[in-house]
Amino acid sequence: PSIRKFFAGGVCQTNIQLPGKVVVITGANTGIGKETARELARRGARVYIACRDILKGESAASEIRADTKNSQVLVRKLDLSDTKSIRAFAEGFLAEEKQLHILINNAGVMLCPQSKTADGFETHLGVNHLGHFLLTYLLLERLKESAPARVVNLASVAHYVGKIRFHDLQGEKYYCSSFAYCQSKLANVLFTRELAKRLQGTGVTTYAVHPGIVSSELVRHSFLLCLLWRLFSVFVKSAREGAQTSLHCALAEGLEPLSGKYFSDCKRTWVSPRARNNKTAQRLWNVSCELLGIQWE
Ligand SMILES: NC(=O)c1ccc[n+]([C@@H]2O[C@H](COP(=O)([O-])OP(=O)(O)OC[C@H]3O[C@@H](n4cnc5c(N)ncnc54)[C@H](O)[C@@H]3O)[C@@H](O)[C@H]2O)c1
Repeated sequence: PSIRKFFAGGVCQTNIQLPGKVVVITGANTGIGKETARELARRGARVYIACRDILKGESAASEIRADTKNSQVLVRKLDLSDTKSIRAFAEGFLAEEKQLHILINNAGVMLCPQSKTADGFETHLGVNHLGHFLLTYLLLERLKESAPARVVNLASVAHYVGKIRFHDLQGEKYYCSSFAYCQSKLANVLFTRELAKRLQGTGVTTYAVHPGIVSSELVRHSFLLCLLWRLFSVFVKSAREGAQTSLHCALAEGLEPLSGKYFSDCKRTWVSPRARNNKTAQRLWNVSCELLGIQWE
């Protein structure tokens, strides 16, 4: 048990309650997102579970409603691999909610076989980075109107080995699923860095998170990782433990001066030199806008 405790990592310490606050979490029907949604619902927020599969979302939502006695856990359709679906989600949300205090860009795919999103983007880049980039862009005015507000982006320790391959961003010349995942997670850290700069003075702050090595469905595409996760289960966090750093970044008081930074085990943590490169962050921002056909100054 003491070894388990050691690897469980930090715990979100704040007791802050969230009545009247509105939260959107992507991919919250399973894993870290579901446990993050459960804790935010327990604290009284209205929580939107934004997910691909409404049935799975409803099953998670009814479990959370029963567990937390909070009836305000709602499910809406969002497929991050299709910009039409992202736009439809944002349109519906903006029509029904006048406020948004916390956006948690949590959904993700890892090590999936080479494939493309509906818009022709490589899947890791399209879902993990571009999908959340567009979603944040579409919801930003509502976040600003609701300030103080926060955007939490689930990145990963995998960003340390990631590289933004501008000459082959979509892996068309050479595809390797690990490179593609690591690139997308580095993109999450760079996006957070650049977004924080652009949000200065708006009351909206943003944070990148490594949740730890967490038992979840993320490794489903890799037999080897499934096996390793099982063999070394003592070192692997539960989804509840994995949700703590997201919760810390969404809730902890006084975090605003650390907007744009990267957190692990509920503490600010150093990022790789590539993740500190402002030129790369700006270039990625411009390329993302170009690919998505948006103007985000
Ligand atoms: N599990 C880990 O060890 C670990 C480590 C580092 C970072 N992370 C990050 O944490 C986040 C959550 O992962 P998890 O471990 O809970 O995995 P998970 O697979 O349990 O959850 C990911 C969620 O994303 C959703 N999703 C996938 N594609 C989607 C799409 N196109 N549209 C909408 N939703 C989509 C899935 O349905 C699922 O609900 C991910 O961003 C992941 O990269 C996880």
